[in-house]
Amino acid sequence: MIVAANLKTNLTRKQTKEYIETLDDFVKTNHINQESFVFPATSSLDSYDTDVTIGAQNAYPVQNGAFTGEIGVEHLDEFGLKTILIGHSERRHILGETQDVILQKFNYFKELGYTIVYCVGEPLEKREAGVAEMMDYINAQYRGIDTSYERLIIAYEPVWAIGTGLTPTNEDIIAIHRELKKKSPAPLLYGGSVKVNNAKEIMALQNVDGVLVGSAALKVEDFCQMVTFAQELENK
Ligand SMILES: O=C(CO)COP(=O)(O)O
Repeated sequence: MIVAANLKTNLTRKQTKEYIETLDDFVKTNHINQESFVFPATSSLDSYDTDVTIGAQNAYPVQNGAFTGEIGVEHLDEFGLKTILIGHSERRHILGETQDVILQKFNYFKELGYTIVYCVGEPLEKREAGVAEMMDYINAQYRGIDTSYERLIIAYEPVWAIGTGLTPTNEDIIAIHRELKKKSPAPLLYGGSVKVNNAKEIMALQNVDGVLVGSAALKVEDFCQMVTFAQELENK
């Protein structure tokens, strides 16, 4: 089971350091052997001494160069980072990343052997348009992606469930995960309004290999609780 925290544009470097130390301590003390990931804001990246996997929320597919506001591989290498989030809906929809840009990033970081957490998911109007249209939309987000890449993790995050407190029904999560599992053998996470009170139930669903958590991960105690759920399910 994989439990991942996307901290988005939250937590300063100081707060992130405390967060990771607390989580690391928790994982060690409780002998957690499930994988946990933390994706801090770019300016909160650092060389953290931890068993938790730290990843970048974004980077430009270059070593370095003239790309104002971006960071490259050189900046990730400085902290020994080898994990990256690609295709998150906020980057697709707010920052305007097209599938071509996303694919360029995917191929670049794949070539470098990064663990890639690749996000897909439909906006509300596509879900409401029916299964066929919704699947066409999601299929387009797989365009060009090497779905057999060994360090690939996929996260299904319906856009309308992110930060809204809404989630698909368990039946809907099972149905879409079943479809997405046909497209790739990679671990498949669910993301979108995962909270302490629904995380265990969601992680227990068929073909759900873990969760990618935004707002509810900001409190480290809550995230630790979700890590505990993952361990409990694995021990069952
Ligand atoms: O976007 C997400 C994780 O990447 C989910 O965000 P929320 O958990 O805040 O809905």
